[in-house]
Amino acid sequence: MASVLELHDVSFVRGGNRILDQLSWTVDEADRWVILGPNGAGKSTILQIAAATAHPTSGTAHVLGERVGGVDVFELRTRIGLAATGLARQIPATERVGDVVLTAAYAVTGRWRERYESFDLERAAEVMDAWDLTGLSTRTFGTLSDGERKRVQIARAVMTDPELMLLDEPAGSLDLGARESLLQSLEEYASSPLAPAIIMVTHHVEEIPPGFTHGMLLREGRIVTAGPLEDVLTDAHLTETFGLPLEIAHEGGRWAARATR
Ligand SMILES: Nc1ncnc2c1ncn2[C@@H]1O[C@H](COP(=O)(O)OP(=O)(O)OP(=O)(O)O)[C@@H](O)[C@H]1O
Repeated sequence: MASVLELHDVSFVRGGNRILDQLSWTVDEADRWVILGPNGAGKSTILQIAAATAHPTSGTAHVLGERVGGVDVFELRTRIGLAATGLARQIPATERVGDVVLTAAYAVTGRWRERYESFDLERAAEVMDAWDLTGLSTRTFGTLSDGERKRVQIARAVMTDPELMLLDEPAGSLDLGARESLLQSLEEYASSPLAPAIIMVTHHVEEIPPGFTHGMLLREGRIVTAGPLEDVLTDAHLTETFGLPLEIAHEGGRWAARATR
């Protein structure tokens, strides 16, 4: 099986802080990973390296077979789908939802072409349908709820047909209904054999979609444990990662955690 991401002894230092500390990790093309850990553990920094938007201070990172720092990153980034809150801020509030998704095919925000290929229009319609956005296509991005914006960001990332999909807290700040509905869409997406490798960062085990295969627990820039989800998500591992006694339950494909009394 081909690996889409390979980190070898990766450290990342900023402002004198060792944010990632000698991390080694491999993601294969059929994997669906979730990264969990407390605030400040370094989760988003790992995604930035996987997205080739940050380079390790030491160690090596290969993404889709290319060494980060050693290739034309613009070409590499076109092969990676990234849905993160920071990127949503770059989307003009006045842009129509249909255009936000469509323009991903050209890696721009703000519609700038008068004519698109019919292939792109068809693909955009298909993606909007899969992510329940068809009814919102003429609305402007600025008028959407948080849940709708998250869907648009993911649809935009899916539109480019990436070889690696990176999701930074896709269910963060959503209400119960929006979260559950997004998790269903993510479950469906992740279950397709045509879907790319996925790495999702989240704060809550309740936000892990059924069908995700692997997990990494991160604390203070170091991997506590990483591997198949069932091996990783144990009371002892979560307790060590979050620094208080926790217990975890697994039912119907979903996870739930709480502090023990
Ligand atoms: N440029 C920087 N200079 C100094 N420290 C930084 C810099 N960028 C990030 N950090 C620190 O690195 C640590 C890891 O940040 P990161 O955003 O990767 O964590 P995270 O696990 O995603 O956190 P959260 O769950 O809060 O989003 C944090 O303590 C952050 O303050």
